[in-house]
Amino acid sequence: MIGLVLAGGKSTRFGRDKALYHCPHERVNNAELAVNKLRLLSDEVIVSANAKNGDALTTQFQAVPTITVVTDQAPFVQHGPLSGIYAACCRHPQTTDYLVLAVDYPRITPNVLAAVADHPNCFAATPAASHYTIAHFSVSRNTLRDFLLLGDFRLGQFIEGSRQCLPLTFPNSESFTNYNYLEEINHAD
Ligand SMILES: Nc1nc2c(ncn2[C@@H]2O[C@H](COP(=O)(O)OP(=O)(O)OP(=O)(O)O)[C@@H](O)[C@H]2O)c(=O)[nH]1
Repeated sequence: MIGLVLAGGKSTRFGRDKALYHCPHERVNNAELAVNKLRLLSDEVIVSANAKNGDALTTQFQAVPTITVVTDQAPFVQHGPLSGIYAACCRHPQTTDYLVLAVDYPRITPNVLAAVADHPNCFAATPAASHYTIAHFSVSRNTLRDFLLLGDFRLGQFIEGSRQCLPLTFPNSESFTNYNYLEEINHAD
């Protein structure tokens, strides 16, 4: 199982790069928070970055041989989280098992991730929402490419439909706070 950090995207609502952002009271940025949690569960971690933050993230993790930074691959650049998963698939074209975590869940707990890691073909959910960017499934590059070529870039559609992932439901908690706006972090701290 490879840990996969979704760290690209546009961060339009956040107003600055979410992966490089350093939450108050944390010692490292959001990308490293996610990497550190996945490293507890996986020997290899891929950070799926965008063209803008790729160099900074490569520099940040270059001393650790088990962490690789990739950027979105044509023709699926910046089409959403599935672009980030496709970039990882380009590095490992054969069917590969991924434990996926987005950088905008800086409060996710290692316990939640461990439970997701223990359940192949699942995504995290709470009574309030589905959290598709916290998920565990296998995919090959060609399978994902064929899905994306149909023009559907919805992660939920991909993992619930073609991957047949089921929700792994947790109680509502701060762990699942999805920070899309800078104000959400500042209000929480
Ligand atoms: N590599 C990669 N990651 C992405 C892409 N789009 C989103 N992500 C990541 O997927 C997670 C969920 O992203 P969203 O919040 O839906 O989108 P966003 O583009 O980051 O933010 P907005 O521009 O505000 O919608 C975040 O961790 C993003 O870093 C993409 O096109 N490529």
